Amino acid sequence: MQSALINGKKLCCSMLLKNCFRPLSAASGKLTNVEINDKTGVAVLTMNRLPVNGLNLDLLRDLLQSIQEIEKNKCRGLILTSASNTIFSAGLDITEMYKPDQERLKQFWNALQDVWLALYGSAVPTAAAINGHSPAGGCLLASSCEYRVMLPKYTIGLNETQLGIVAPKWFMSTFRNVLPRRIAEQALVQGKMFTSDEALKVGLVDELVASKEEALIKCEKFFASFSKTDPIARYLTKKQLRYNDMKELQDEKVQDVENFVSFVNQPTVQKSLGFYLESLKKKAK
Ligand SMILES: CC/C=C\C/C=C\C/C=C\C/C=C/C(=O)SCCNC(=O)CCNC(=O)[C@H](O)C(C)(C)COP(=O)(O)OP(=O)(O)OC[C@H]1O[C@@H](n2cnc3c(N)ncnc32)[C@H](O)[C@@H]1OP(=O)(O)O
Repeated sequence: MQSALINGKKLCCSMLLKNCFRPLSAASGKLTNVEINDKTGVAVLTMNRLPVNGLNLDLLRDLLQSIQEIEKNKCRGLILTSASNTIFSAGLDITEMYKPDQERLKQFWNALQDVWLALYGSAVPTAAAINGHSPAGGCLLASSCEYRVMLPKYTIGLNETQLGIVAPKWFMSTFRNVLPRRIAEQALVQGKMFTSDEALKVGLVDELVASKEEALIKCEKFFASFSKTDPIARYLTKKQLRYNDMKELQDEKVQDVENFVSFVNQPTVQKSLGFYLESLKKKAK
């Protein structure tokens, strides 16, 4: 009965996908794609830097532009997802941090700050359809949204300590906004990657579903739950709750870039990043 119901909705969704989605052309950069469902007003923002949606400067710039366009268009919701079938996002593109060009390194971190401020503070309701692995920066993006739906058998978490790096304060605040403090602290110090089941159990994600289509439907349902809520009151409430986290970064944006640059340039950190990149490449062979 339940699967018949789900199938019914699936059919509905694929019909919607065919008939109601129009691209938001101004927001569709090379590495992201935005489609708006004309019936519901919900925008699907898809990261499309395959194979792993590594967050490099270009993807971050496209993401920011897309989020801003979705806000400008007063969409009813923003669903963040991936064009890959197995990876939501591999997090920050480590090649941006390894033996970096110093000017680009600053721009890179600045772009990440801006994407986080735009997504975490978005006036439009946000949800992530996590259709693949979501380590570190990928987890940051998903956790910045208000609701998360994940597919089974993937992993999600802030694994920075396992890489020999320290997650910045605002990564940690984002995590703490979702998880109970003690669980967040344990996971952060361990650099724990949660399986989909574990993530559901601790509340890092809100629902598990079998397919991306179902994930999109669940995210739409989350937005529909605001149908009787005043949108301005909704946004002001969210803004108040997230105000301190955002203000902390806004006040320290320049210092935060400097901290990042100085941290990344440390020989020990460069060594860790080099080894890690090498291990990823060896794994791929
Ligand atoms: C005091 C503090 C002050 C300031 C703070 C300072 C610093 C802190 C800075 C930042 C915080 C860091 C945040 C991050 O996001 S770091 C990135 C973390 N990401 C990961 O650990 C994920 C690594 N990748 C994987 O685990 C797997 O690739 C993945 C599960 C995502 C996919 O596996 P799959 O088997 O499908 O693909 P692969 O064969 O592994 O990869 C394909 C291809 O892509 C390359 N790759 C993968 N991930 C990355 C990445 N994050 N960056 C760059 N490149 C990546 C991989 O090497 C393969 O490349 P190739 O061999 O050339 O095909």
